Amino acid sequence: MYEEPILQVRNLQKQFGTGCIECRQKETRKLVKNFCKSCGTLYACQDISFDLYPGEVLGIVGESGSGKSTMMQCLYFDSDVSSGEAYIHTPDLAGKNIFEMSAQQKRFIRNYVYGMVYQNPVQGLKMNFSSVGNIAEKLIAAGNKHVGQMEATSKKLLENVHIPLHRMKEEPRNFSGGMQQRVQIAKALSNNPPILFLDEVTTGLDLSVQANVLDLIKGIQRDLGISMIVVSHDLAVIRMLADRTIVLLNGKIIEEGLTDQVLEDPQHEYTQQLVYSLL
Ligand SMILES: Nc1ncnc2c1ncn2[C@@H]1O[C@H](COP(=O)(O)OP(=O)(O)OP(=O)(O)O)[C@@H](O)[C@H]1O
Repeated sequence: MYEEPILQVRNLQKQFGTGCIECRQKETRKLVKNFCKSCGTLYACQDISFDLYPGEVLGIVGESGSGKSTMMQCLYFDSDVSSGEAYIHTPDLAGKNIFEMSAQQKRFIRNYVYGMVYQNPVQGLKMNFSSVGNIAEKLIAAGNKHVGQMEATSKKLLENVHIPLHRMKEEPRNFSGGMQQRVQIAKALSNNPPILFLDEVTTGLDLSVQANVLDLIKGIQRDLGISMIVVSHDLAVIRMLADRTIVLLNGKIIEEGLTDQVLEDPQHEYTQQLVYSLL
């Protein structure tokens, strides 16, 4: 169905703490969930490996604390990995482990390859800039210089996410949660990223607003064919958006497969609990 993966992640590990003799060797480490009682080190992500294909939506689901956001933060370079590799298969970047790249190369990836929508719009937006200014900031980072063109692009993006243009000069701090998320989505799309990360983007929104934001994301995916990684604790979000799904528990992948398959016929006991608790 798909060609080569656009993103390959191999053995991503993120630990908080230095580890000790009891837990440094992964083959023999004894943890309570993902926590070493001897030294207090927490293994938030353990040996996470997956491929993301062009145009695919990959869902990452798991309970609070399972390591979803940490994994996303590592891939987006908000946080350093403890170990592991990831490869982006574009002509400029192929063959190089992105975690070992220089700060300048990582900036290039953030500006040209990645888009990010955070759960909390405060992380993704400058609340003291106008909405149009927020988008211009990203366009400038991606090398745009022409003010007229940037304004036209920003307007189009805001229109696409249904922000009334008479409000485009307003600071997002005045907007509702759903509107803030829509401005974040417009900003994240402004550099035409081949890869978009969405971290719990509907959590905390009213149900009707959630439905609007999910429809918007679904439409964007259908129209633009961007590869997406969607992190959520909510199976309804995953069911609606994701082609394939990975289930995380205590920082480890415990199940993965086509979303329908994972949700209709869960194999792992934890996934079964997750799915059946909704019925
Ligand atoms: N900076 C940090 N220092 C220490 N521990 C951390 C840090 N950031 C995250 N953790 C721990 O790592 C684990 C994974 O957290 P993470 O936020 O990735 O989980 P999550 O699945 O995204 O959950 P949630 O949806 O509640 O954010 C948690 O136990 C969390 O307490």
